[in-house]
Amino acid sequence: SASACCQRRPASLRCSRPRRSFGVARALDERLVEAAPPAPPAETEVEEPGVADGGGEGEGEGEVEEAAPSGEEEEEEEQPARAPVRSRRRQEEEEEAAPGHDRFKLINGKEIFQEKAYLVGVECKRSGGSMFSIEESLEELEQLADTAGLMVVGSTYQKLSTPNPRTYIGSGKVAEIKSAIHAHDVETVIFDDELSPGQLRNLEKSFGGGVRVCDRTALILDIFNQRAATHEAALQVTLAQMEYQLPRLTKMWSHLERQSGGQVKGMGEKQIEVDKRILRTQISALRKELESVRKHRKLYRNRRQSVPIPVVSLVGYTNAGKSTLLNRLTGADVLAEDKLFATLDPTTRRVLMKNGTEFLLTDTVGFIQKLPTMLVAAFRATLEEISESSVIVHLVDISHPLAQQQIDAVDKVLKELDIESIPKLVVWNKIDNTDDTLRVKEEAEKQGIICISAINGDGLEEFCNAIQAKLKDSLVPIEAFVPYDKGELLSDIHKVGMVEKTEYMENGTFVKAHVPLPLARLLTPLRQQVAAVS
Ligand SMILES: Nc1nc2c(ncn2[C@@H]2O[C@H](COP(=O)(O)OP(=O)(O)OP(=O)(O)O)[C@@H](O)[C@H]2O)c(=O)[nH]1
Ligand SMILES: [Mg+2]
Repeated sequence: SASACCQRRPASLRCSRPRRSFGVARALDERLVEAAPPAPPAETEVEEPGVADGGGEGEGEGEVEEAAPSGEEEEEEEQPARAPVRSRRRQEEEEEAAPGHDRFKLINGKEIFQEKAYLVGVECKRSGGSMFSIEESLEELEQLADTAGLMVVGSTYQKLSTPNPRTYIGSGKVAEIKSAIHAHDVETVIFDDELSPGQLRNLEKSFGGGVRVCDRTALILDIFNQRAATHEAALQVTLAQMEYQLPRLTKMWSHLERQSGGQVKGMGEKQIEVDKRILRTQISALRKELESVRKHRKLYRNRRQSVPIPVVSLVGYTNAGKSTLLNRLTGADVLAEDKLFATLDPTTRRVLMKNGTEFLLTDTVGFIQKLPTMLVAAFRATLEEISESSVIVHLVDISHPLAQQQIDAVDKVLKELDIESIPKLVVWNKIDNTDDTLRVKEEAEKQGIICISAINGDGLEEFCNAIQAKLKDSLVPIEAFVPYDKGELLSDIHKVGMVEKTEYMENGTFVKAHVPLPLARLLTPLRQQVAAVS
């Protein structure tokens, strides 16, 4: 049932401890070091029977959730204890002197040490819900790993009727992976589905040798963390990471051990509790900070809305070309690249159409299949922008072999966001990249879909016209009399509405137009004037 689907990069390097340890745990470890008291709490110095012995070995023992009867313990051949902290440090120093040059990669302008990763997926017969095949899903996971700066050295999957509650995969598979990762000097094993805290710990113990285990969620969080550009995005990601980490805390105590020279005994369960408390305090502080940032942004948005330009939101699967399209239409300088999750922050720009009317175009974070609900929730506030827009453009990379599955995944998230009442426009992008362009265009025409190429500008005029037509659906017809000293209102009407008739009179201008509802409300007194005259 096994298959190695991306066994392409040979493990050519000696085993070495990574300088940059991957993942959520690292970021949080650093944060906890900052927040932790300079010396460990007194009670942890006391030797406690049961947890004290061996220091490092008792980690997280009391935390394993899926308590299995001890007879069923799988890891009888427990790995030798990890190298003590001090010798690990020495090892790192040695690495410093002879770094594996070919494993450093430039990502976002930073040089990152590429950890070796091994991917694991499970195809569940029961959950026939997934639209992606296991191979396709693993391929996407590899792309995610690549985006995060990891070096994928191999992958495998297993077909199961139900996942194993203790280790997610079966014990035979665990053994198989264990030998593969030790042969390749793998540092991180990434599972394609969300693992329970207990599964994560059991797997790390089974693999041994300091191998880190994480899941798709942690990987996505890591990418988000690398890419968060604004303060708000950074706060959101940090909060999501902490919430993800809280139930999974196992070996955070190691930072205290380091600080005290590696000799503190009795660090076990108790220290985890201390760390959890620190983390909880930080989570609530973060929530407050985020709340105030959001309030500020909302104010800003309200101010923007006082110029009632309609907002068009761009949504779509990650890498569909949303930022490229925004750049093309507006000359904005939004990072667009062939990486997943290039954009995390909503960027809004003004688009001026040929006929002089305008709309605001908002670029948003891309969607992905198996997007953890927790992450959708974390970005909900950002996605509020979508729920307040007049039109939603669903941009599709039609040249992608899994375009239909990506469409379905996006529709699923859109459904969760409860925005189905907003008019939607489906647009097929990257038409230049399709094999049978003519046939694709024919198909699109049948379905009333617009084809564009954000790269070469094909179809953009048609795109703007379609947006205009959609926007018109949301406009209300008005007749108003605008006095000459309120000239700016008249230009607002021209900007955001569709003017059918203007008549210049002695004291002002009579206008017949379709305008967005907010502007129609603003014009109420002037509309009443017309009604009174006629
Ligand atoms: N051939 C072709 N490539 C395109 C087109 N539009 C975008 N691309 C490429 O697709 C890749 C992704 O584009 P982005 O604009 O970053 O995609 P995005 O939807 O913003 O992605 P996220 O921010 O990750 O959600 C880039 O390498 C673009 O150059 C197109 O019309 N044709
Ligand atoms: Mg983008």
